[in-house]
Order: sequence, then C-alpha cells, then structure tokens
Amino acid sequence: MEFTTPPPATRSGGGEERAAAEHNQHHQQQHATVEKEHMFDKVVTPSDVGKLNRLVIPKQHAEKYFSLDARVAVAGQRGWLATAAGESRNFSGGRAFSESNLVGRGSYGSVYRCRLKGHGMEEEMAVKVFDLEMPGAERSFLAECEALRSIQHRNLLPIRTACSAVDNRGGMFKALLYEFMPNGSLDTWLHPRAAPAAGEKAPKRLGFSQRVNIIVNVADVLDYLHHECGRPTVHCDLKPSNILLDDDLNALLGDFGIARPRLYSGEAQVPPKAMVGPTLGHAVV
Ligand SMILES: Nc1ncnc2c1ncn2[C@@H]1O[C@H](COP(=O)(O)OP(=O)(O)OP(=O)(O)O)[C@@H](O)[C@H]1O
Repeated sequence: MEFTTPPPATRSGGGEERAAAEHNQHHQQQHATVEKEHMFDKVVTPSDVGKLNRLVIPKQHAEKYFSLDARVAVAGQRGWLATAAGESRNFSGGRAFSESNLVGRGSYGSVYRCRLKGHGMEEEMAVKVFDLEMPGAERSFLAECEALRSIQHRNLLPIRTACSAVDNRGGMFKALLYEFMPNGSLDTWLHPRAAPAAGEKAPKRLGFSQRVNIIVNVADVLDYLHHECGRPTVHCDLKPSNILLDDDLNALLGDFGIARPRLYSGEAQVPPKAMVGPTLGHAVV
C-alpha cells in the first residue's frame, strides 16, 4: 500500500546550502526517531487489533497493520488510516478525519470519534492524531506510549493501539486509539459551553454522590500511579478535560503526553523544561 504526502512547501530566501543543511538535519531527526521506536519492538500482534487491550505497532509493522485494516472504517470510509497517513501534513481538513467527527483539539493534535471494524467486531474509538509540526508533539506521543505500556488500572483510559508510520516521502503519521468515552470529559460537565438551543435538553448536572465517586476514582488511580505500579509515574497534567467519564460516570484518567517516571519519594516533581508546559489550571500530580 502506498502512502502519499503533499510535497514540502517551497522555501523562500533560504539558499541551497541552508536547504541542504535542513534536509540533513531532517534525516538525522528521522534516524533518531527510528531508533527511539525500537523501544516498541516487544509489543506487537497487529492481527489481533480488534481484541488486544494494549498494543503498540513498531514502524516496520505499520504498513502491514494498515493493509490488514483496510477493513477499518470511519464514518463509512474504508481504509481510513491509510488516508490519514496520506494527510499526515495536512490532516485538518481530511475526509476521513473530518470536522463532523472531531471531538476536540489539544496542544499536540486532534481527537476524532470513529468506529473500528474488523474480526467480526465493531468498536467506537477516540483517535488522537498528533500534529507533528507542533514542537513537543513527537515527544508527547512517545511519553504516552512509554507511560501506558506498563500501567493498568480500572480508572485509566483504556488505550487500544498506537500507530506510527512513515509514508513513501518520509512524512510521519502518529496516532493513539482509545476507547471512546460517551459521556465526554469532566470539563464538559462542570463547564457546559453553551446554553442549549431550542428543543435541546439542558446539560445534565452531576449529583453529589457522582462527584464523590469521581473524586475517589481519581484519587485511586493517582495513588496507583505514584505508589503501586511497577514504574511509579507522575501524570503532570491533571485537569477536568483529561478526566473522561464512562457510561456509568466512572472517571478514567487520560492524556499521559507529559507524564514522567516518579523520581524518588520526597522530591518535588517538575514538568520537563523543554516541553510545552502543562495547561493553566492543571495539577502537577
Ligand atoms: N477517549 C476519549 N473519549 C472521548 N473524548 C475524548 C477521549 N480522549 C480525549 N477526549 C477529548 O478530546 C479532547 C482533546 O483531548 P486532548 O487530550 O488532545 O487535549 P486536552 O486534554 O483537551 O488539551 P491538552 O492537550 O492541551 O492537555 C478533550 O476534550 C478530551 O476530553
């Protein structure tokens, strides 16, 4: 299967030397990326994509994965991942990842609602497509893969798979697929954006016991991350939009894009300097 990416935009006023230097730098960065991606080598069985709970696809298997999942459909379109890979530098208006499927945008990419079909199963997913032109997006993708590969808890947003592919012009496509949470994020419950239009129901409100349950869920998963998992982790970006609510309004913590291993007890945890900092109003826990 061939992936195509629009050619890079023509530079103005750069000169050939500068272009060559940038070209070299780009290749070195890609080489470094390929090396980093070897860390995913242990966790791969693309043929079970519909069943597996935690699956990371290394780059060398990505094409196999995409071919295999030509059956995958988003909003009735077949082969959506291949399409998305082709649009990796211009995914804002892609047909497969259209505005009508857009759930929301974050600092490093956009989340789309989709249906994953295959192996006689159909599942609703949230696909986070990384905007790799954003500084820190690549690092965020890797941080999330690294954090999620070794942790498991009932109050963590379940990740289904990670996709990392290079198209035939060297353009990168990276996405994470999570279970879709029909009740959205805690943010939308606490701060409904607009007054309901005529005929629409008023936004639902959380009751006292539901709020207590959410607090307990979040405390529970943070305790697990800090003290009980094999690789103690600090989330670093705790905020309502990263707390998703399932059918029963249980809270599931997501977005490990700036999570870090916990250093040692007693040390203050600070987010990495080189990254885009956590959002205003977040908690570094
Ligand atoms: N599995 C999911 N099911 C439903 N909605 C989701 C899911 N994952 C993320 N979202 C929603 O998609 C939107 C974008 O999420 P994303 O994690 O990219 O950014 P963010 O947390 O809003 O912001 P930032 O990246 O700046 O921290 C958010 O509103 C989030 O609640």
